[in-house]
Amino acid sequence: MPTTRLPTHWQQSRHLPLLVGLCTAALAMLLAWVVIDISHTKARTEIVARAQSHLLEIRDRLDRQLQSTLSVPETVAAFVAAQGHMPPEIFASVVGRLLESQRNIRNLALAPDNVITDIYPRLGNEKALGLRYLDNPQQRGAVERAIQTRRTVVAGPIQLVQGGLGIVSRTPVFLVGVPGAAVVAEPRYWGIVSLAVNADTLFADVGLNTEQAGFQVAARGLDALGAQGAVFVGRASLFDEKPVTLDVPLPGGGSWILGAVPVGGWKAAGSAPALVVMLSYVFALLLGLLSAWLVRAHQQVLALASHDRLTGLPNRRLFEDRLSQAVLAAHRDRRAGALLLVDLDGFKAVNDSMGHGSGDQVLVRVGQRLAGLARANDTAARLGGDEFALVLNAVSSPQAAMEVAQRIIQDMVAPIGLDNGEHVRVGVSIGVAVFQGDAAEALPALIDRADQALYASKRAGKGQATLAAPAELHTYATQPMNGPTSR
Ligand SMILES: Nc1nc2c(ncn2[C@@H]2O[C@H](COP(=O)(O)OP(=O)(O)OP(=O)(O)O)[C@@H](O)[C@H]2O)c(=O)[nH]1
Repeated sequence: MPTTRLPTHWQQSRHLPLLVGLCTAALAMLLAWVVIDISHTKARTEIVARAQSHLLEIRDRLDRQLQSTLSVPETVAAFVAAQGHMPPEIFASVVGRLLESQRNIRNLALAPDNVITDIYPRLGNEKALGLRYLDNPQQRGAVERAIQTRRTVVAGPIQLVQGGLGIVSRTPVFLVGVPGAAVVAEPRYWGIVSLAVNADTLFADVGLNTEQAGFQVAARGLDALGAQGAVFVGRASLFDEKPVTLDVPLPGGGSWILGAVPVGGWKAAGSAPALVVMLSYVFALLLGLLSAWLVRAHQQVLALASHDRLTGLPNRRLFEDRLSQAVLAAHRDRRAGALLLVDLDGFKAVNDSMGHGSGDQVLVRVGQRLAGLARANDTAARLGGDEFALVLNAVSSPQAAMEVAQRIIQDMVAPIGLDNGEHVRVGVSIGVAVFQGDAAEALPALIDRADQALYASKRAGKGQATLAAPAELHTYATQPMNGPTSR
């Protein structure tokens, strides 16, 4: 009996290598896709974090710039609030001194009762003199908000009357009463101290209008309207490209929104190079091909272990396995099967006279004829040398098995054509042993019975079949047996 398990039908299936190859390639592709996706997500998270810190840096610089700039109108407003007015010569000298270290401030104006009466520097800003804020629809809102909240309000950037883009602040001045007076009166609104900052230089100073650190930046929220306000720095379309955003709260309420996207867009950012993606998928395909090839090679090794190399028929190992299965099936279904041992007559002479190669051709041809006589459930095998076997899975009677043996003998006598154009005739002797479903006979005993019958055929003059004596404790049925037979 075989010591190792024989390959199952499924293990020998021709579709198995294809299936294994496809599954391996699909799994490898899935794995490659997951790895690429994880690394892409990780890279994207890192880029988002870098964009956030880039925007935080800009906001910090912007905050510091605005605070330092807004300290100038606050100082002037405090002076006016305390003194009740600011004479032109004092205005010019104080503001001149304050603006020395403020390169981004374009001008500072005094607007008692919301009308500009004085501005520093005068040169280049004359056009602003006499401007009535409440009559100017662009500037009215911020002024009213400043009066209402009594706090500095930042607005813009706006197109300044005197030309250029400016961020403006409106600081309301309320007179707190006459210094030294015994009764503190209700603060009285005096007017506005107005500041215009050069937006372009301020944005350049804080790095808002340039591509930096691999990011494009834009800002929206004209007039401190946050997400509702128009874009005033950078590309307006940047806010449609899922930017990383940051709120910039402004003095007096409202905010600007900063947005950043990677230069080249999100799609390119953090994506694995196309070559890496392509190579991963090619590698997955190669892995699939390799696994298919390995399974096929394994199948071939298994086939070699169970099949005869010369004829391709099952070898003795597989024959014994099939025979034991046939015996079990007969036992289970309570029917009969038969073992036919077939041995060539005078084969040695073929070898001797025509050569070993011709002998091989004869063996191949005999194997083909025997396999041609076997039904789907039967097994034709080469046991070694010039000995073959046929396992009949189901026979209706011993006579039916003998009829099959006679047919083999008739088939085999037909001349066999060789490659060299010659023809040769060989005969066969056969030993037939029938196994019954209700017999308890071990496999070696069954084979031995068939062998004895074969030997009897040889002794009786060859070219014939002999039916073996029935197995011990066995009586052949006189009636055709039950079960699925067709012979
Ligand atoms: N060409 C070839 N010959 C083989 C092979 N295996 C065994 N043989 C030969 O087959 C012959 C079998 O011997 P026998 O069965 O005694 O020869 P035989 O002439 O058929 O004798 P009988 O069975 O009594 O008729 C031997 O000569 C072996 O050398 C093989 O694979 N190829």
